[in-house]
Amino acid sequence: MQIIYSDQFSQWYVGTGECLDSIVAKRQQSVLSVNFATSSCSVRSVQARFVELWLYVIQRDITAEMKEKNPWHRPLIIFIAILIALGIIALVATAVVQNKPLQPQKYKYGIVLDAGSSHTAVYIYRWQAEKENNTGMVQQIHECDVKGKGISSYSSSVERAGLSLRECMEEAKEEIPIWRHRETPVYLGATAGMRLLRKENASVSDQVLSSVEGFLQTYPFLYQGARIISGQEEGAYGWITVNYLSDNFHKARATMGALDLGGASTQITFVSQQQVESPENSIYFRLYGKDYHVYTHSFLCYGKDQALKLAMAQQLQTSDLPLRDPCFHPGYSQERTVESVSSSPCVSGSPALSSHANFTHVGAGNGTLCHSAVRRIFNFSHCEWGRCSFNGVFQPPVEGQFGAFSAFYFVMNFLNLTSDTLEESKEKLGQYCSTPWAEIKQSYPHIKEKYLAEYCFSGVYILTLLEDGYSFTSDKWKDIHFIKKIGGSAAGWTLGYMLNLTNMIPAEAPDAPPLPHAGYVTIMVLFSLLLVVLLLLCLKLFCWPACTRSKHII
Ligand SMILES: Nc1ccn([C@@H]2O[C@H](COP(=O)(O)OP(=O)(O)O)[C@@H](O)[C@H]2O)c(=O)n1
Ligand SMILES: [Ca+2]
Repeated sequence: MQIIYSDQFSQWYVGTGECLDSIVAKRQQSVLSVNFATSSCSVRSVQARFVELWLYVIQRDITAEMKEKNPWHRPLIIFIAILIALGIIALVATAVVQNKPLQPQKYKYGIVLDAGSSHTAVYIYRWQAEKENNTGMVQQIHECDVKGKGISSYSSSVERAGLSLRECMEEAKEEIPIWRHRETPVYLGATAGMRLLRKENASVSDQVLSSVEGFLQTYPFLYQGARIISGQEEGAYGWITVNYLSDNFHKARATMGALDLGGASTQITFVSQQQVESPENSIYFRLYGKDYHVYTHSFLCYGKDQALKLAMAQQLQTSDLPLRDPCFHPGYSQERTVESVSSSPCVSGSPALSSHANFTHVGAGNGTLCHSAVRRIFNFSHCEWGRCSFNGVFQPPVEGQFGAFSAFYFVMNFLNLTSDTLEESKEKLGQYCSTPWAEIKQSYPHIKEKYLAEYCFSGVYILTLLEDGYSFTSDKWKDIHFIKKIGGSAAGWTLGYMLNLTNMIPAEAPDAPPLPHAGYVTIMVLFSLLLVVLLLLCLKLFCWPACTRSKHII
């Protein structure tokens, strides 16, 4: 079929069809008249030809008529089409940006080894890849306690220091998906045990560190170094950990002080309103857009294991043998070498100790006398500052709430003193210390005797350190919270250390989410409405001449 349109005559000449001799279509304004000259067509096929022709004419006619009547018609349609396209892009982009966190979770991992004086622990942390800078997002997913003693005890067979970590590092390989191994950072931080070994023999402490370094490098993880962290760092990172886990930084709430008791050192860290007089005790952080001036001090040799050596050395120098120790249970008796006490770098410089080789350590079980003996390892007599804790160390008065973790928790939890007042704790501890050793052993058959024997001393030491040393008076005692974990993650310096080294706590508050939920919903609804209106408008512009014409034809 051939259709010819003549603008001049407003006529369409349509050639002949299968059964049509001729077709002539004529348009007068919006009325289309068609003449069919047919010889053998059915009514149906004539109708079909008419519709076909009608559609063609309408299509051509609309464009012609629109051009003629409204020269802006075409640009308007293009403009509306662009608007619709932009609207769709805006809707999709808003939805993508807003719903980004709803994408499938992609976890990242980090490993920190806490090489303490008494033992090494391996912590595995996990966080969502997209939420690295949101506080509270990093969680501990695994803890492995390395069998045996701390790495500083391998001074006479340094190569074994690295190998001791094998079991826990194999566990780490199992815990972390293989495809993340290469990008998972591994940090080893050694604390007071290695600080003491470095003091005694720097080259041996270097060899121990090289041994663990060499071993850790045999793993597929991203090795980030093995080093001895300073006492300030240990205190500061412990403080960061407890406040990060409590969400105090993100919510700009008052922070919590941190009390960490190890085997060879102890740390106290808190925000003080008072001026920190000694620069070495002052640290400054800017976290999430807020400034923190923090007081911290680490007492080397005042971890509970070294404090026990200090107390025994003190008693050995001033008492007759056998040593009747009020910090051990009545009936307790143990043969010891003087060397086991005097060899510590914390104790050396006590000439009176060298006169004996061995001694019998006998328990006398008396809380009050134990307190007096423990007090003697602290020096309260000299202070060059406005105020001191002990040993001439500046300390402002304790302020706010405190989290007391590590051995503070282990000991106080064992003694069931975590929720007692100071007075109740002293009373209960006095009773515990005077309980005969045989009875204690019977009550706790599964605890190793070496550890069991020391709880009386450790409890008295903790109370003395907190009350006499740091000046936590009876009314401030309730502000100390003995904690092991916060929300499943251990309280300790390791998490803070990793957060700092991976820059996961920004100095400035991260940008607010792209839109608050209400804003997001409003924008989406408004854009959708606008699109619907534009679509209707567009349809109308495309359709109205045709719609009008069809009315006339029908
Ligand atoms: N379950 C446990 C684990 C450790 N501890 C003690 O907690 C202390 C941990 O000290 P650490 O090995 O971290 O030593 P530092 O290097 O921190 O001084 C040691 O005195 C351990 O004996 C405990 O009393 N109960
Ligand atoms: Ca520790």
